[in-house]
Amino acid sequence: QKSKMSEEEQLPAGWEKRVSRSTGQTYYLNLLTKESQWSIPNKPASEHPAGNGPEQVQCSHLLVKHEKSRRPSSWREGSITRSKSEAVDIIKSYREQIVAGKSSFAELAQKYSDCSSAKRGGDLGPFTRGTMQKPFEDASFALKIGELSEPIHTDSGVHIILRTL
Ligand SMILES: O=C(O)CN(Cc1ccccc1)C(=O)c1nc(-c2ccccc2)[nH]c1C(=O)O
Repeated sequence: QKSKMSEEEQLPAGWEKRVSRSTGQTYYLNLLTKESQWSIPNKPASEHPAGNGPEQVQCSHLLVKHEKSRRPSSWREGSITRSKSEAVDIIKSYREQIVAGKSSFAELAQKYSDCSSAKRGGDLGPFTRGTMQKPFEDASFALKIGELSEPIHTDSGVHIILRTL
């Protein structure tokens, strides 16, 4: 029987231990997915097969396009002329605002992402390997749930990626 502390320390990302106000019973709440359960969540073996990582992830992203983007146009701007370095500065400022808790990821993605997913707060839904551009895929599968990437470059432009599941 592991000590309570060690079990608590090993909660998977996003999970918190709570006490039910009505029954005083301990339960577990995942702040990201809003799931709750009585039993202590442990890492499902399938999530971490020996070193292969998850089969599928769910991510949101914020895309800032630039003059060298494969399609330098978006719902926001008919013709995107900013330079790649300007795009990096812009996306870094968004990342800082999110990390500082000044804005939510979804709020900034909805307002500023040059991807059509902006309408869904940047949510791309679940995806497997082999469906996204390689740099985007590699960055997404390297993130832990709840983690926000550094700026990632693809042919589409510069992205920050939030892994949500
Ligand atoms: O790269 C291109 O030639 C054009 N694209 C690809 C595209 C265009 C429309 C919808 C989805 C993907 C984009 O520039 C693009 N890439 C993305 C993208 C890239 C990585 C992950 C998710 C979306 N979104 C967009 C978009 O306009 O909305």
